[in-house]
Amino acid sequence: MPLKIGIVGSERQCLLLLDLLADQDELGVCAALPLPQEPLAAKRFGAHRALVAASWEDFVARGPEAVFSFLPPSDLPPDWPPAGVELVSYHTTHAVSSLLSLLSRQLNQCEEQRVKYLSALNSVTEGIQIMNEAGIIEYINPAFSKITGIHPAERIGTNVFQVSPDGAAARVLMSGKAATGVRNQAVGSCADVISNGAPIFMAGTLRGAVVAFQEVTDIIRLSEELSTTKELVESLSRELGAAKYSFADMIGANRKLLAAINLSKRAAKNDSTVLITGESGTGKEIVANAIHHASPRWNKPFITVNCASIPEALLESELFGHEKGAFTGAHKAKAGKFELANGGTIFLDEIGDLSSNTQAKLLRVLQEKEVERIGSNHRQAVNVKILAATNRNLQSMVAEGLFRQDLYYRLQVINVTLPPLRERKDDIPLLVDHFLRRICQESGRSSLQMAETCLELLLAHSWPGNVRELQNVLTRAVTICDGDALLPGNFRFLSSGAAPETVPGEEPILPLHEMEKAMVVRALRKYGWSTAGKRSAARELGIALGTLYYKIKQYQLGK
Ligand SMILES: Nc1ncnc2c1ncn2[C@@H]1O[C@H](COP(=O)(O)OP(=O)(O)OP(=O)(O)O)[C@@H](O)[C@H]1O
Repeated sequence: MPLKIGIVGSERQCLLLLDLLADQDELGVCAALPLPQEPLAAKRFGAHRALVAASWEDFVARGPEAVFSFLPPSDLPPDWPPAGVELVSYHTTHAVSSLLSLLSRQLNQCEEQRVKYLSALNSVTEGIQIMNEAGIIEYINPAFSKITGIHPAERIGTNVFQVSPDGAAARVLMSGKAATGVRNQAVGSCADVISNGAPIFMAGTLRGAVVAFQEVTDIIRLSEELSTTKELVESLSRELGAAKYSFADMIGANRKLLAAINLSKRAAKNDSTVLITGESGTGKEIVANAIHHASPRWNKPFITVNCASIPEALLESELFGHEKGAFTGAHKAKAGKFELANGGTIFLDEIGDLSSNTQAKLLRVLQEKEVERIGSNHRQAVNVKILAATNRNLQSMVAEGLFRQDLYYRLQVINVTLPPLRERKDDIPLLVDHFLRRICQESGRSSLQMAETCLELLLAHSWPGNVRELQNVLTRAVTICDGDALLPGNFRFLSSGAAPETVPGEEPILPLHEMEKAMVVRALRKYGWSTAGKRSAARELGIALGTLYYKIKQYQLGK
């Protein structure tokens, strides 16, 4: 790019210098201001006529970077030279040499900067390529060749629209806008990469693009390793960890609830088996945790097994363990949950979902206090306190022949029954207060008041989903609320009788990040959490895989 020169002087001086500079490639005259101004004089500039500025303002507007002035400083406007414009000299004899020395100073500075930028680009681990506005690749850094295996000689001079038509560079050049998280494979390379590209503008004109990328396999591998490790840590801490809740977490002062809590506290003091019953969402899991927490076994394992979520074929091995080679796929011996819980407590949630075969095996463990791994003929004594929970009516299941009577009697040595919320509505104000404080704290908003009329609405509702439903309703209302107090309007979905998730007709407006999170969850549910699943999910969401990994992390999503 030649240096843009402006000339100010008499008509003759301007013409002289214009002719002198005509064949200087490094200096391009962008404006000449002949003074004094004579409108007709401009005609005499012939081929240079377009360069003649009509006024000082017009002269400055043409953007000279250096001004060669023949006028004494006293003849220049008071605010001259304007910021960023270099004023050169007014002695004709020194004109060209002054300009050339200015130019060489600038070239030296440019060269110094070029060397600095180049060494930075050469040392980064991201692949980088720079191309001009037509897509011709002008530079690639060593990391580019390392990742793609493409030598600079094969790449420089080629056109990005041909070698990588779907890549970030092509998008940037076509749109003139930055492109982030673009995933593709460069032609001639099997490297799968995620790129970010940015346009290069000079004086408002698109002059090219720069793209930086990383290899996807690295990012995915790291992210998958991380999520596997996280899952492992979570499952180990679930298996070996302490109870999550204590009785202090059980909010309520209702008479029936307090009776259930007192019975649970007594049951915690000895080793008897406890059956916890109650509708879904009444707090059975809290009570099971709290019993272990208050028991002499509190510092021993608390193992939870959800009997409904483990496929029947796996449940027996999950509960009792197996020896190596006991069945196809049993490559290693594995301890069962009873063995893992030895000395502590096992919590069999959703026990009403056990098959009759597993019921029989469980009964034997309860009777004999021994377990036998599948494929072994060795019995091992276990010392485990057993807690079981269900929202099904075990008594009528027994009557229908769906649940073994002998197992039922063994389980319900102590039967703690949690009342449904509709039978303890007097606890609603306490629960509301507790959940509102927690929801506001977790969502980082200042505490919210609730209008008295809202409480009336909540008391009138029948709460088929119990405390869990109340918690969800409050979360939803807080999300919708944009003032500093909850109003009846924030609970409109409740009076419609619809579940909080589905309000037909008028869908409440959700904050965008909530909407986005919901879509990401839906896509992952649809396609699954495998790498291929995530790839399809990302495709349907219209985002790059890398962006999907970022969203999963951002919203702390897990399987
Ligand atoms: N009394 C309570 N105080 C505070 N929170 C409660 C109470 N009862 C239930 N909850 C909350 O309600 C939700 C559901 O509770 P929990 O999982 O213990 O119910 P559950 O009876 O085990 O349900 P399910 O039968 O569906 O497994 C949890 O978030 C829990 O923290």
